[in-house]
Amino acid sequence: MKLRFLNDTVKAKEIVQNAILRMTIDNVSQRKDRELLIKEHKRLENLFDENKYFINSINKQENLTLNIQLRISISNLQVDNVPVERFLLCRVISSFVKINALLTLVEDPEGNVERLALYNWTNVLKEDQSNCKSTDQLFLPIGTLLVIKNISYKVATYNITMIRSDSPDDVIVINHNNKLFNDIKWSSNQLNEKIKNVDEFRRCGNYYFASNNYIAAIDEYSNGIKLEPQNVTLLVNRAEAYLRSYQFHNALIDVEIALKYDPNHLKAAYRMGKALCGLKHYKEATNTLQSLYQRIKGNTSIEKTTEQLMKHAEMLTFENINGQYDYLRIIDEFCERAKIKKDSKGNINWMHEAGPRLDHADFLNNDIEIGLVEGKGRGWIAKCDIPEYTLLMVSKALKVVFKNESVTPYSCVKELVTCLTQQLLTEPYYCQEVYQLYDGLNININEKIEKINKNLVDVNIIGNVTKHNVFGLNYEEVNLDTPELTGAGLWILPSFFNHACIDENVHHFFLGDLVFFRSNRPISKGEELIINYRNVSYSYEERSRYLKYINIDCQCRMCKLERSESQKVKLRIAQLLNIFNTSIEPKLSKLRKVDPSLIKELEDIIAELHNLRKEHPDLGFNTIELRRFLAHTYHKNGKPNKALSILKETYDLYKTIHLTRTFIVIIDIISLSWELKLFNEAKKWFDVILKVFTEPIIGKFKDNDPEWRKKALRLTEKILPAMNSFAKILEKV
Ligand SMILES: C[S@@+](CC[C@H](N)C(=O)[O-])C[C@H]1O[C@@H](n2cnc3c(N)ncnc32)[C@H](O)[C@@H]1O
Repeated sequence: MKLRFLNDTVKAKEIVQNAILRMTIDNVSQRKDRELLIKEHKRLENLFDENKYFINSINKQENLTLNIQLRISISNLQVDNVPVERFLLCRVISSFVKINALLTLVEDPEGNVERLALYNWTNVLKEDQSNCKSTDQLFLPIGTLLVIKNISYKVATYNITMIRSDSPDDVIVINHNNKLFNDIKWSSNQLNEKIKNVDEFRRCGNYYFASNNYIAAIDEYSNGIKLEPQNVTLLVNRAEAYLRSYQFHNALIDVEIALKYDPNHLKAAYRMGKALCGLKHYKEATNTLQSLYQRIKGNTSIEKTTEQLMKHAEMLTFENINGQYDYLRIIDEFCERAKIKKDSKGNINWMHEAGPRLDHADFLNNDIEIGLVEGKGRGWIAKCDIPEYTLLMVSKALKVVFKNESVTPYSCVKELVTCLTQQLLTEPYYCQEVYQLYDGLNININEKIEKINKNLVDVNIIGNVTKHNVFGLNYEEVNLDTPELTGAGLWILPSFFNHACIDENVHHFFLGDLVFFRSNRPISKGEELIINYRNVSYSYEERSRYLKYINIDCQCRMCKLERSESQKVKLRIAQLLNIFNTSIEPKLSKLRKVDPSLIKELEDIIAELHNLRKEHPDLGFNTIELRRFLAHTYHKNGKPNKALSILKETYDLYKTIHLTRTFIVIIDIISLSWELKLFNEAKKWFDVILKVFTEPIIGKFKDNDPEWRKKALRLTEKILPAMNSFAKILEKV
């Protein structure tokens, strides 16, 4: 099955395979731990593709001749290098699992162990082929000797290496009575598998934990816990390894069990607090940590860290209940965490392990609720009148992928689907949250509930949920010009905002993996809350191509108008804009003195464009640029006051559209007022733009707040320092 993300087509099975492999150990350079790999591989068996497959062909060359000198060992394989004429002799050591490829583990005579992926071996079994060998029969059983030619050694996903063969012709099954390899000694034959006890599992777990290999650590602790389910130390250790891998629910389960056996276990209570914070159960986290803090007061070794975590949980609870955030601090945290470094190979990595993912709470304003909206499914609705710039919602992403974290820079969405699949595989707890979102699949809700009950991870649903609900990351407000910060993410409650190209009443902005939503004008009771998925700075064609792809036939004022315009009108608009772009604009930008005849030309074009949409004067914002240039032309021809009044008129006409282009008009007004020494005017308009930039972030200033400018400038200092330099100049006049 294939999933399509605009220009990218992705195989669902490849996603599942990558997600599953990421739950296994990454160890490109280390010699792999045979026992651990086998254990991991066993886990894959639960995720075996349920289809029946038949094997195309098995290559058994009875009279095989090979130059034994050309045999290569697993330890000599190099990633992305196909050793010419060499072959690998190996032995199957686990059963095959079919996901995307056929996956198994093999060992070489030296005892090295590696994953093997065989591609193009299978076809889905059709009824009339029931006689063929199928993968659910014992297929290439453990102990089968294989010779593999044209071996490619690949990093399948992240740091997971595997031997890969794309052609069944390159794999030869060696008959056991073939004498060719009689002299080869298999070192694993001498291996005497030692059975570990609980303490050894704990020590191995601690070893892996200390080397940040949390998956391996979890595996070791789990084996110990299987032997001794009441071992509190193992449970609490595993909980920490889960916390480090962001598996908060699994961590919570472990500490709950641990506390049942040992209610006074301090570390278990501390980790419970951490897990509850991660699960967004802020109040419970605070209660847990406050009571722990009371118990350990005076115990200097842990008092400080407990106090810190308790204060953090208290802050999260406060944010969550009151919707009050310290924006300046959060922006600082964001800037700090968004710093990058390059490794020795020039790869870009975050300075902080988690990148710009911020530890702040979600918030939901009680005055909004999800309801049904005609023709759009579910949507957010105002339960009462809501003033302008009210904080409606703050949400931390279930998952975000930044550009430098995806395998190829342009496949953030594919990477997001893989990460989500991995997350749901490790924490099925989140299935319900994800499966409730719109997926465009018309899957019967009962079917979905059944999948959720069985914790069945369905990549088709995940892929389609992502397609319809993904937010592209941009940081327009926080002016950090870092391309690494673009990306894609999935947020749960924000996914219920529907779209309109124009007249959106909700503004949103991102800080790391947090997204903030505020009303951008007063909203009446019962009104739907709307955001832009694509705004009108995109052409109608561009917008509708994307909207159609996610099942939206947009009925906003702009789309309706653009659809209703005749071909003749459309052509004329395009023609006029083209005349401006090709023959007027170049003259205006280059010359210091502008030919006055251009005034007439521009005025005629603006008048005609205006006339073509005269029933909708406020939707003619394709003239903003032309009006700015008209003002510029008047100015260059000695009529600055006329220029100023054109700019102000333009701003008034389009200020509700919230386009960057309208902000630029304000900047034009300020600089022209300044030039004309109309300093009070410049100051007045500076205040307008100061509010335009800051109120969508920190909320509306009270009309009589004497401190408002100071507060606004404190914010612009962080996000747009140029504003503050200009404010200083203005202060002096
Ligand atoms: C992110 S979801 C929004 C919530 C969704 N309505 C639901 O019921 O879960 C996006 C989907 O909502 C629907 N939608 C959003 N805006 C719409 C609009 N303006 N007109 C029609 N459908 C819309 C489309 O089906 C779209 O794929």
